[in-house]
Amino acid sequence: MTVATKNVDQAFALAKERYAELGVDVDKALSRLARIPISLHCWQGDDVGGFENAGEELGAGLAVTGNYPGKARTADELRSDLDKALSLIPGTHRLNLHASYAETGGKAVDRDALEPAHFQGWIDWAKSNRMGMDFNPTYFSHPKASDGWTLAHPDKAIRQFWIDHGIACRKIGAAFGKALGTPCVTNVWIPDGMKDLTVDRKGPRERLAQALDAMFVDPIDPKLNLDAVEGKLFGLGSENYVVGSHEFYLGYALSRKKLLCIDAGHYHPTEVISDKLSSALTFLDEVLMHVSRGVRWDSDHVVLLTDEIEGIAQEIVRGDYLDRVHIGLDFFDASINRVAAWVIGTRSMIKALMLALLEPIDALRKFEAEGDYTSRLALLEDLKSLPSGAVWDKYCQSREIPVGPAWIADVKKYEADVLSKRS
Ligand SMILES: C[C@H](O)[C@H](O)[C@@H](O)C(=O)CO
Ligand SMILES: [Mn+2]
Repeated sequence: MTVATKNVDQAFALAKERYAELGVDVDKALSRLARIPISLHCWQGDDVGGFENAGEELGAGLAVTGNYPGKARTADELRSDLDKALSLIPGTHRLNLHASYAETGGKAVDRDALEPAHFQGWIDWAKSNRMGMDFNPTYFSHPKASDGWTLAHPDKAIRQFWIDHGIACRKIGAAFGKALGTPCVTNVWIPDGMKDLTVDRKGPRERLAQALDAMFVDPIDPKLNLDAVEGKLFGLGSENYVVGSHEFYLGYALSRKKLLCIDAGHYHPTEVISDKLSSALTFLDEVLMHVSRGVRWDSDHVVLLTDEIEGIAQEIVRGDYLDRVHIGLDFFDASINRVAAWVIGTRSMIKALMLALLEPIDALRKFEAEGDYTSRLALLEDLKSLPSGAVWDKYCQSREIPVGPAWIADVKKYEADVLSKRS
């Protein structure tokens, strides 16, 4: 299924002319696209398992469904799978790591005692790939989180343990930033909440605000580490009340000058996050996105080129927010080849950004300013059938990435040669 170079070049030349007729400079769009990093989440590769081997359940209202063979069992396997995925994705990207992926050399190191040295393997790998890294304290799959409560826990000692974990993780994030020369976004997500009718909604939120303040008390150079906080509407087992709700973290991020993490699956099913960016960024300096695809609920399906993914990319580009939005992925599907899941999701996100960069934005803005909503709607609809596929193929070809669906054969070969040998 390889595409002849000549055909890609010819189709691209014609496509460029079509876009130029609308005032779009395709080369400029592609050179901007090449500078947008997407943060690939490590947890797609092993169903959010991590390598602590403590035998803890995932918990925290998170659920990964499917039993496709070949999931990574070690950090080396996960890195090899990431290498394969990255070889099929155009551009230079980032890795988003969870604390539970520490490499402690078989020694039991509890989460409050983690250090940058436990992530040296990841730092070396990222450096050799010229990638930046992002980080997440892990507030689940741990005996001290077995009741689903962490930073807002009623028990002070448990709260302190998780505060200390957060402090350790910020230091690790700063070490990533220093080693890799690009700030690490360290994102805090906690599961704390209640299954059913909740009488005291205030107390846990006050405890959470205090715990976060204690965790963030030491300032860190923003060139090394940026703190983000991620809210949620509900989880399995926290259907009635989530302490860290959207409003809670919006207020927290605004008042403490933190990044707000906006996850596509964390709102009411009819609510879209594309509309939240311009509101949040009117007041906040930067946000982190967790791009996901919820199907009926926060199901974390693999990202596809849906209307909402296009909407998110359009808002980022139209609002000139590319330098203020950190784009991360957050999905986990164990029902398909996990490497393919990364490739499909990341390529879809990049494609959405490409389409947004190819918009004839000046013409669209002019129609809107003149009140000519008919032309605005007509042009937006017509753009859908422009030859963007030819531009995408050329982008992949120019980055020496398989063109079109040719990458699937690569993943199948990796599955036969590597994944299928894992028990
Ligand atoms: C594994 C991640 O921390 C997790 O997906 C979190 O970001 C989230 O979205 C929880 O629903
Ligand atoms: Mn998320």
